[in-house]
Amino acid sequence: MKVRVFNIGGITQEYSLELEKGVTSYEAPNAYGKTSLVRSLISLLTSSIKAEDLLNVFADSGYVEAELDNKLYYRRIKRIRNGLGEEKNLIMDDDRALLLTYFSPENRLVTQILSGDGNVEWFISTTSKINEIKAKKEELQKLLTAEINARDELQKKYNNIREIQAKIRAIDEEIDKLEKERESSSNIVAKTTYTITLTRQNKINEILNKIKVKKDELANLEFALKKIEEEIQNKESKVSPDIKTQLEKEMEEINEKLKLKTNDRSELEIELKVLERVLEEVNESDRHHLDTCNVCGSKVDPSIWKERAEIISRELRDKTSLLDSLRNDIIGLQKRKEEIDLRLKELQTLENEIAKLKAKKEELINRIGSVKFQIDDLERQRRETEERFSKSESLSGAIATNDDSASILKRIEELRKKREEYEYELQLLGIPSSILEELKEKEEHIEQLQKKVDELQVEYIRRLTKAREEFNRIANQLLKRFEFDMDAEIDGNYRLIVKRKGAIIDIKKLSSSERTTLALILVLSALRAYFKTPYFIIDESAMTFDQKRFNRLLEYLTEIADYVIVTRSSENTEIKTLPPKQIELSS
Ligand SMILES: Nc1ncnc2c1ncn2[C@@H]1O[C@H](COP(=O)(O)OP(=O)(O)OP(=O)(O)O)[C@@H](O)[C@H]1O
Ligand SMILES: [Zn+2]
Repeated sequence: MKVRVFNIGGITQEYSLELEKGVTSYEAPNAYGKTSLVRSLISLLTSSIKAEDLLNVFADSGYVEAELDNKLYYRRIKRIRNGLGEEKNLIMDDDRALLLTYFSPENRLVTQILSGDGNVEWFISTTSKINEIKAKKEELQKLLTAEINARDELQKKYNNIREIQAKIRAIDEEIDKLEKERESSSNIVAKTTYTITLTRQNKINEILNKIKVKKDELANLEFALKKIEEEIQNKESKVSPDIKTQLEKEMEEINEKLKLKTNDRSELEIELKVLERVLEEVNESDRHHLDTCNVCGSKVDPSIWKERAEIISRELRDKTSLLDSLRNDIIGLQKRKEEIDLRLKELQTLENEIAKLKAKKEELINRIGSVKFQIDDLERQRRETEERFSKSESLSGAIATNDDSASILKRIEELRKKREEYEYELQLLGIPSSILEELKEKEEHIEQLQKKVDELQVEYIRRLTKAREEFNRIANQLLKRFEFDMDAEIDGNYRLIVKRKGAIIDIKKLSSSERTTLALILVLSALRAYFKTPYFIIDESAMTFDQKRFNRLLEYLTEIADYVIVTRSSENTEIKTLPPKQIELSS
C-alpha cells in the first residue's frame, strides 16, 4: 500500500510511505506527526473525520492518498472563499472505523473501561449496527409525538368550532324571537308585556346559551373519558397481576435453582479434579507395581491397583455425565431467566402507561366535576331570573315606552353584527366535517406509528441479545488464545463481568493493563464479528503486554487486517516491516 500525505495535521512536507502487508513498526519522535499520519489513514475509512480536522491550519490545500489493490483512494482539501472544499474517494464510509481500526489510549472504549465503567451496551449496539434500529425507533418516536400534538391541536380547533356554532344558533333563536316581537309591537298592550318579556327572555337566553356551551363541553369531556377508560381497560387486560406474580415467582424459583445447581456444579468440579488426581496416582502406583499405599502406608497386593483404577474411572465417567447434565440445566435456566426478564420489562412499560392514563383520567374527572358544577350554577341563575321576572311583571304592570321598537331594532342589529363576527371566525377555522376526517386519519396514523415503535423496541432487544451472545463467545476464545487467566462476559444488563477462577472481580479492581486488555478483546471481538478493515493501527503506548503475548496479538491481527501498523515514540525515525516474531517492544 502506498500512502502520500501533504499538509494534513502537522505534516507540512509531502510525505510518502510504502507499506508492505503484515506488521509495520513505525517509530518517530514526539510531535513528529505520527498522530497526523494515523488520522489521515483513518480519514479514508470514515467521513466523520472532517476536512477541518485534517487540513493543516496554515495551509491552503492538502491531501491524503492511498493506493490499495491498484485503486487510488483520497481526500483532497482546498480552502475556498468561506470554508473548505473537498474531493474524496473513501475506501469505505463507516464511523465504526474510529472505534475499530485504531487502538490507542484515546479510543473511547479504552477510556471508558479504564475509568471502571463496564456498561458496554453502546459499544455492542454501535459496532453490530443495531444502533441503527434504535435510531430509527427514536426517529419514529419523534414523529409520533409530533402527530399527537397535531391531533390535540385539531381536537381543540374542532371543539372551538362546535362552541361557535352553538353561539350562532343561540343568536338565531334570539333574532327570531325579536322579529316576532317587533311584528306584534303595534299592539301597545302586547308591546308593554313584550318589552318585559323581551328583557327577561334576553337574560334567560343568555344563560341558556351558556348552559348549552357548557353542556357541549361536558359531552366532549365525557367522550374523552370514555376513550381513556377503554384504553385503560384494554391495557389492563394485558397485564393481569397474576401473570406478574407468576413470573416473579418463577424467577425466584429459577434463581434458587440456579444457586443450588451452580453450587452442585462447583462441588462436582472439585470432586472430579480430586478423582482425576487419585486416578493418576493409582495408575502411577500400578505402573511401578507398588506394594505400599501412598496415602496410608499400608501394604497392598499390587494387583489391586488395576481394580481400583477401574472403579475410579467408572465413578469419573458417572460424575462427568452428571456434570454435563448439570451444565445443560444451568444454561436452560439462564435462558428462561432472560426470557422472563424481558417479559417483566414489557409488563413494567405497560404498567407505566396505565399509570399515566389513570392520571389523565383523574384530571378529566376533575374537569367534568367542575363543568357540572358550572352547569348547576347556571341552572340556578336561570331559575332565579325566571322567578325574579315573574315577580316584577306583576309589580310593574304596563310600562310602555315609545322607543321600545327602536331598542328591539338596535338589539337585532347588534346580534347580526355579532353573528357575522362568529361566521368569519368559523370560516377561518375550516370545515368541521373535514377536520373530523383529518382527526380520524391522525388517530389511525398515531396507532400505526405506536405499533411500529413497539415492534422496533422488541427487535432491538432481540438483536442486542444475539450480539451479546456472539461477543461472549468470541471474547472468551480470544482470552484463551492469549492465555489470560480470566473469563469475560457481558451480562443481561450489558455490563462487562470479569471472572477469575469462577469468582466475579469488579472491573474497578482490575489493573489498568487488564482493563486495557478487556477493551482490546472487545474491539477484536467486534472486528471479528462485524467489521472488515484493510488496516489496523495500534499505539504501542496503550499496551502493556509482554513480548510473547504482544507477538501473538500481532499475529492475530494479521489474520484480521492486511496491514497492521504499530506506532511508537522513539528518539529516531524508523519504519520497518517485519514478521511479527521480530517486532520488539521498545520498553
Ligand atoms: N491541523 C494542524 N495544523 C497545524 N499544526 C498541527 C495540526 N495538527 C497537528 N499539528 C502540529 O503538528 C505536530 C505533529 O502533531 P502530531 O499530533 O501528528 O504529532 P505526533 O507525532 O503524534 O506526536 P505525539 O507522539 O507527541 O502525539 C505538533 O506540533 C502539532 O501541534
Ligand atoms: Zn491406603
